[in-house]
Amino acid sequence: MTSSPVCYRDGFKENWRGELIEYDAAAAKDVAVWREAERQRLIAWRQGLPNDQRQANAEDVCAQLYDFIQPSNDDVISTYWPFKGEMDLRPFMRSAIEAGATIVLPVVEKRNAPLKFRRWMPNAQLERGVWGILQPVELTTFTPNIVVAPLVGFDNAGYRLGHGGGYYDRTLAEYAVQPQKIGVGWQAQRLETIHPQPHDVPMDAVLLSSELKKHKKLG
Ligand SMILES: Nc1nc2c(c(=O)[nH]1)N(C=O)[C@@H](CNc1ccc(C(=O)N[C@@H](CCC(=O)O)C(=O)O)cc1)CN2
Ligand SMILES: Nc1ncnc2c1ncn2[C@@H]1O[C@H](COP(=O)(O)OP(=O)(O)OP(=O)(O)O)[C@@H](O)[C@H]1O
Repeated sequence: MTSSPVCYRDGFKENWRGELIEYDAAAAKDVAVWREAERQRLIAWRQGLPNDQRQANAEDVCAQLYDFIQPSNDDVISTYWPFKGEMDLRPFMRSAIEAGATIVLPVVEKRNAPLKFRRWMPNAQLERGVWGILQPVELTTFTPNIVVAPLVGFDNAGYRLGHGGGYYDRTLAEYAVQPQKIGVGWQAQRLETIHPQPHDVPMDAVLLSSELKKHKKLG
């Protein structure tokens, strides 16, 4: 495996910043089991939302993203192509491009390796990658200065629960200069703690839609 944190001796491990911290391997195994159950629960909840509500919530978060980032020519912003009930950020992606920003999407070119980022434009040719997620065909890669990551869950310290591949953590751990990291999702995905592990890279901000915010049609 690449870029695996070094284990010096029992009870200690390097975190994503390269600092040596206390680590309990048995507790970490329990956390992994608990995370898997929480992922299933939270993804099922997200996928159970009515489509028009999910879309209204996504538009709300797109507007929050635009205000928060205020995209410009200098920005390379990683978003994502929606998968398993994630919010569709295309309204934000289009308006950010109109403001001069470059939009890129994460691509798994190699399993258990850092993500690569390829440019997206409204007319970009797309292909299906691993897990059937659409990705740009054009191979040129970019380094984002802003990463917008979809949340499966999150906690008050900004730690993120994702789909369980560890891809964002593995990618962010490689950057000497950290991009701005923004998680997006729903209030209902909040957890007391995700029991952060040495490899977990926290978000700088989390932008949320309240699941109570209904589409006009729903009243
Ligand atoms: N929209 C979107 N694109 C993304 C991500 C994402 O979270 N959302 N990723 C962010 O990481 C990467 C893909 N990561 C993924 C990680 C795990 C699974 C997944 O379904 N895993 C199976 C395990 C099976 C297997 O390993 O083949 C599962 O949990 O059932 C999917 C995507 C890159 N692109
Ligand atoms: N920097 C890293 N190097 C090696 N393995 C890593 C790294 N970061 C995470 N992993 C591994 O990836 C696995 C999944 O991690 P985690 O539960 O945090 O995934 P996630 O953040 O939910 O997934 P994703 O980022 O793909 O949405 C763990 O077994 C973890 O050890």
